[in-house]
Amino acid sequence: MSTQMATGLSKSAITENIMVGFIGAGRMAQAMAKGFISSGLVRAGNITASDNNQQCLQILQDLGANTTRKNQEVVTKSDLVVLAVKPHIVQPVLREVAPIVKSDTLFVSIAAGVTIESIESNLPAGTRVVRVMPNTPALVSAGASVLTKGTTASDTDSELVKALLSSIGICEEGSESYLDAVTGLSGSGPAYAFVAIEAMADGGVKQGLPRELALKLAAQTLLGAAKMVLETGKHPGQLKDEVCSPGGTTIEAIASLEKSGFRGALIDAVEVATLRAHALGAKK
Ligand SMILES: NC(=O)C1=CN([C@@H]2O[C@H](COP(=O)(O)OP(=O)(O)OC[C@H]3O[C@@H](n4cnc5c(N)ncnc54)[C@H](O)[C@@H]3O)[C@@H](O)[C@H]2O)C=CC1
Ligand SMILES: O=C(O)[C@@H]1CCC=N1
Repeated sequence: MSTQMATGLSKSAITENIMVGFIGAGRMAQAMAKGFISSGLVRAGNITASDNNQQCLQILQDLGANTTRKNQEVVTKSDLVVLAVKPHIVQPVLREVAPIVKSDTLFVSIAAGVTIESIESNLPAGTRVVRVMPNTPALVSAGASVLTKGTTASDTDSELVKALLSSIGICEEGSESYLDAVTGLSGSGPAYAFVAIEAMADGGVKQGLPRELALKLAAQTLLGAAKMVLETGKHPGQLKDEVCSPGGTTIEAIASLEKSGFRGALIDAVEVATLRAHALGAKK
């Protein structure tokens, strides 16, 4: 994203004084708050988070944020409220805070599967909503998010949310119909990559490498391969071909992966996670 926003204001000018709230102070809220603060986009003192778990609140306090056990207090204090509770808690939380929602508060939901319609229908008519699917690499500023505007959210709202999410990785805007698949791909995807890293390291250990070295090599290999895809613009198939010497080691490994159904396993993983996101959204 360029340093100038579509509105003509710099990102920091848009976010400088914004009061950001988190309802739910778990893993994703912690990752997002840390990124917003460390990027300088949001002052720690301008963040308020609520949770019923003191350990989670302590982590936010350690970042310099304000904390409370009262969800309504977050809404009262914030211009932008991130709904960062589990999907089945979203509706009860919205019903709890709806009576005190001001007309100018923007709600941002990161809950898997929960539709814009179900969020808007539990808030006062006209409340602006943006739905986002982020992921945990936000914690190391390497997140991937997709956002969708609700029915009354403006371009300025989506630019604001995009600016915040761009401080913790990449952020794209897309149709709400994409979001369950985004959940199955990039929302859940870090877990698939962690399994791959762990398994590759196990392979190295099986062949006699020390565990620490094997893990470092496996993680750096996935990082490097991902960077090559993003930075060269080459098709991953071409990059794969460039590693496979005729009659060499890699093509042996690729043939083995194909026999094991590696591609199909990943395609199926994205599919079942997408279906699960859809099912979570259907549960009210
Ligand atoms: N963990 C991940 O990789 C991702 C999670 N998400 C979504 O983010 C949301 C949060 O997920 P996580 O941070 O992983 O969960 P988490 O379990 O770490 O955090 C949720 C927090 O909500 C708190 N909570 C429960 N009931 C509450 C209530 N009534 N009021 C206030 N706080 C309450 C819990 O104590 C917990 O700390 C979910 O909806 C999930 O679908 C989205 C993308 C990635
Ligand atoms: O597993 C889950 O339901 C959440 C949503 C995406 C990643 N974690």
